[in-house]
Amino acid sequence: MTNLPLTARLITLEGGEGVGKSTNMAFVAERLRATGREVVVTREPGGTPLAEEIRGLLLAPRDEAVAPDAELLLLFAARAQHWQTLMLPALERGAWVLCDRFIDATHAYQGGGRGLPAATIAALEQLVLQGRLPGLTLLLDAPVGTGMARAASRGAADRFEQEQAAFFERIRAGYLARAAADPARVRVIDAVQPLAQVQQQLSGELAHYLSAVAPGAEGQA
Ligand SMILES: Nc1ncnc2c1ncn2[C@@H]1O[C@H](COP(=O)(O)OP(=O)(O)OP(=O)(O)O)[C@@H](O)[C@H]1O
Ligand SMILES: Cc1cn([C@H]2C[C@H](O)[C@@H](COP(=O)(O)O)O2)c(=O)[nH]c1=O
Repeated sequence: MTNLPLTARLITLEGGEGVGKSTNMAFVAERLRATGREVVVTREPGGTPLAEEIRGLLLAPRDEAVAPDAELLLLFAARAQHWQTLMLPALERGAWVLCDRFIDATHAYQGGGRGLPAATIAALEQLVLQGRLPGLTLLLDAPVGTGMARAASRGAADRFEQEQAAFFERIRAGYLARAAADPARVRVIDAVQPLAQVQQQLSGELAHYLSAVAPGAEGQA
């Protein structure tokens, strides 16, 4: 296991608004911990005090229109801090990192949703992450209406949640395009299913991944 590439121990949960990422983070973390691994649970934007401050700036509804490039740079500023001070040190000491949203969210939201050029995102991705990708990305997928209805039950909408349905349709298409381009890494989970079935599918994907990257050490995941 010590010979694993650094980001083989990085697992991300992705998906549109309200698909169940937060609900399933604890479940996936528990499955990983049950195999005896150290697991660091974190999120983007955020994960460190500075990055959480930037998250606050990004999510706060405001009268001033936010330029898509400003949004993108704030996201990558938060990511640089998160990556260099929390994620990379954890991966380097051998911990597993489970992150609620990461680089695929930027391609889906700022690329698909905002229409920013893929080359712009790729340049920042190279600068901040040196092209590193998670070993496994669990993409919770549901029709936009399903996710928005679930998210609405939680209360006040943040700046992203205030967008129109067409924005979220582009995000969903962006995520599914990422999965189609890299199906071994980005595993699509049908998030419309009842929670028990979603979690059964998550367990299966996790066990399959662990048996592939660390044969014999997959434990009960
Ligand atoms: N499979 C499911 N079936 C029914 N309801 C669900 C399911 N998964 C999650 N929920 C409910 O949907 C709501 C949104 O879930 P959650 O907050 O986990 O989504 P999220 O993807 O983290 O949302 P966001 O991206 O907006 O933060 C919660 O009330 C949760 O209990
Ligand atoms: C990492 C990342 C996030 N976003 C957006 C997506 C969500 O609307 C918010 C985060 O809030 P949540 O509670 O996790 O849903 O930020 C984004 O637009 N681009 C990104 O790279």
